[in-house]
Amino acid sequence: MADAFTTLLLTPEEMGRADKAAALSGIDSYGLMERAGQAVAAAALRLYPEAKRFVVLCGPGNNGGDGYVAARALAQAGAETTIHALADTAGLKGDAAEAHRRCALPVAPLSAWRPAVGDVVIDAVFGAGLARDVPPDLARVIREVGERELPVVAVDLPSGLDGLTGQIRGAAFMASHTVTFMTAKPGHALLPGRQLCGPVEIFDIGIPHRIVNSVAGRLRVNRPGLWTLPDTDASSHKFRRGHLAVFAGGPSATGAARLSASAGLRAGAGLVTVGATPEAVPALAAHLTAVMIREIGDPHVLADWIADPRLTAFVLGPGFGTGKRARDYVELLAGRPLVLDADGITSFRDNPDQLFSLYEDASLPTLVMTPHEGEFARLFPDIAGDAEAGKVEKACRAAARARAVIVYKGADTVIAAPDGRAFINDNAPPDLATAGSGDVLAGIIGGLLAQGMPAFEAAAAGVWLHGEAGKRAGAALTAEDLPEALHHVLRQMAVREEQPSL
Ligand SMILES: NC(=O)C1=CN([C@@H]2O[C@H](COP(=O)(O)OP(=O)(O)OC[C@H]3O[C@@H](n4cnc5c(N)ncnc54)[C@H](O)[C@@H]3O)[C@@H](O)[C@H]2O)[C@@H](O)CC1
Ligand SMILES: Nc1ncnc2c1ncn2[C@@H]1O[C@H](COP(=O)(O)OP(=O)(O)O)[C@@H](O)[C@H]1O
Ligand SMILES: [K+]
Repeated sequence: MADAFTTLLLTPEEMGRADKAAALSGIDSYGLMERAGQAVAAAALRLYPEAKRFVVLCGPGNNGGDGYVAARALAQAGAETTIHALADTAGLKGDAAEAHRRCALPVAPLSAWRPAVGDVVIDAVFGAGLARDVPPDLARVIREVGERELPVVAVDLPSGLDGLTGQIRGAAFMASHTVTFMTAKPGHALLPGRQLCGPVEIFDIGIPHRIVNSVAGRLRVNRPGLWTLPDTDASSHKFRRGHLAVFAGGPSATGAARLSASAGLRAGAGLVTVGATPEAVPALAAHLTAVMIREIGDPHVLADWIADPRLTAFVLGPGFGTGKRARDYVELLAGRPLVLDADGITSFRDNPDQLFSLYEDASLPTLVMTPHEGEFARLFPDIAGDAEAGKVEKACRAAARARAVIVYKGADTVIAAPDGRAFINDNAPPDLATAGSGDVLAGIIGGLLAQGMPAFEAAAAGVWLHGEAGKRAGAALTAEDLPEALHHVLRQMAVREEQPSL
C-alpha cells in the first residue's frame, strides 16, 4: 500500500468515481470484484481457521457480488459455506450477476437463516451503496447475530453503517474485522462507525493509484506526516519560538488558564504569559513558575499589551467567563492568531457574525475555534441541527462560514479549514473526557500557533499530540497530567527524527 493511502479517506461517492474511471480506462471491473472477494475469503480463513461454517450474507448490489466471490473461494478452500441473500438473485446486475453465475453454491433467502453458535458471518449485504435505513428483515438478523455474539467479517463496511457519515442507518452489524478496498472511508473513522468496524484491513484491489489520487478530495485521517512540528534546533532561542498569551478569568477560575498556559509552554512556545485582572493575579502567582503573569488593570493596559507584535498567539476562553468582556478582548485581537475556546465561543452565541467579521480579512485563517458539540450548536445552530449532514460536513460548513479553523471536538474530533481541508482524528482515548482536558488542548494549539505554525496544521498537530498525551498518561488521568505526558510524547518524536533512516 502506498504511503499516501494510509491517511487518505475516499467518500463512497469518490470511490464510485474511481471505480467508473478504472472501468473507462480499460481495467476489467469484474477483476476488481474478484480480488475484493478473494481478499475477504483470505481474511476470514486467516482469522477463523476453526470456523464450523461460514455464512455469507449477500445484498442486491456489488457488495453482494463481493460476497458471491468470497463464498466461492471459501468453498473451494474446503470450508463449510452457505449463502443467504437479501433479495432474489434474478435482480442482480453486471459484475454482481457475473459473480453469482460463477458461484455454484445454492442461495437461500435471508429469512431462512437461523444464526447458530459456530457460524462466522461474512457480511456482504450493503457497502458503499447503502441509501436508506436497512430493511426490517436485515435489522432482525443484525439483532440476532449481536445477541449470539457471532464473529462478523464485514465487506467494505458493516452493513447499516453509512460510509460517508459514520452514522447507523436503522441498525448495523458490529464487525470483528472489516476488509475495505484501496482506502479507508470516513465511516470507518467517524463515530459510531469506528466502533462497529473492528480492525480495518485496507486491501489494494488494483485500481491504479493515479485514478485514486485523481478522485481524492481533501479528507484525511489525522497523522503526523500531514503536518510538521516547528523546528526546535539548537540555534533557536526563546523569542524565536514565539510568545503565547493566555487570558485568565476571575480569581476563582484561574485553573483553566493555567492548564492552557503550561500546555502551551510544553508544546514549545518560547514564552507564555497569562494576562489577568488584578483580582486574579494572587491566585495565579501562587501556582505559576515558568509561566509569566501580566496584570491587566484597565482596557488601555490591555490594548497596549496586545498591540505588542512580539506576542505571536493568544488563547481566550478557558475559565474566562462569558459576556461583553470576552467580546471586547476578541475585538482587540481581530485578525491576530487566536485559539478561541469554551466561554470565548459561547460569548458570541447571540451574534456569531460579529466574531466572524473580525477575522474575515485574513487571506489564511488565523482563528482556531475548539467547540465541543454544545458550543458548536451555540455558534452554528442551523448547521448543528441538519440531521442529514455528518460531522465532517458540519465542521467544513462552519469553517467556511467563520473563515476559521474549526476543531469540532469529541472522541472523533474533526479539524476543518475554510478551504475544504478536513482531518478526522482517531487516536484520542476516552480517558481524555475529563475536566480541563479541553483547556490543555487549547493551550497546545496556542503554543504551536505561537511558533508560527499555520492555523490548520497547528490545530491538527495539537489534536493529535493531545491524543498521544492522553494515551501516554493512561487510565485515571487528570488534565494536570497531560502537559507532562506531552513532554514525553514530544521527546520520543524528537528521538525518532534524530535516528538515521536505514
Ligand atoms: N468501488 C469499487 O471500486 C469496487 C466496489 N466493490 C464493492 O461494491 C460495493 C458498492 O456496490 P454498490 O454501489 O452496488 O452498492 P451496495 O452493494 O452497497 O448496495 C447497493 C444496492 O442496495 C440497494 N439498497 C441500498 N440501500 C438499501 C436499503 N436500505 N434497503 C434495501 N436496498 C438498499 C440499492 O438500491 C442497490 O441495489 C462496495 O461497497 C464494494 O463492496 C467491489 O466489488 C470492488 C470494486
Ligand atoms: N470519549 C472520548 N474519547 C476521546 N476523547 C475525548 C472523549 N471525550 C472528550 N474527548 C476529548 O477531550 C477534550 C474535552 O474537551 P472539553 O469538552 O472542552 O472538556 P473540558 O471543558 O472539560 O476541558 C476534547 O479534546 C475532546 O475531543
Ligand atoms: K457489508
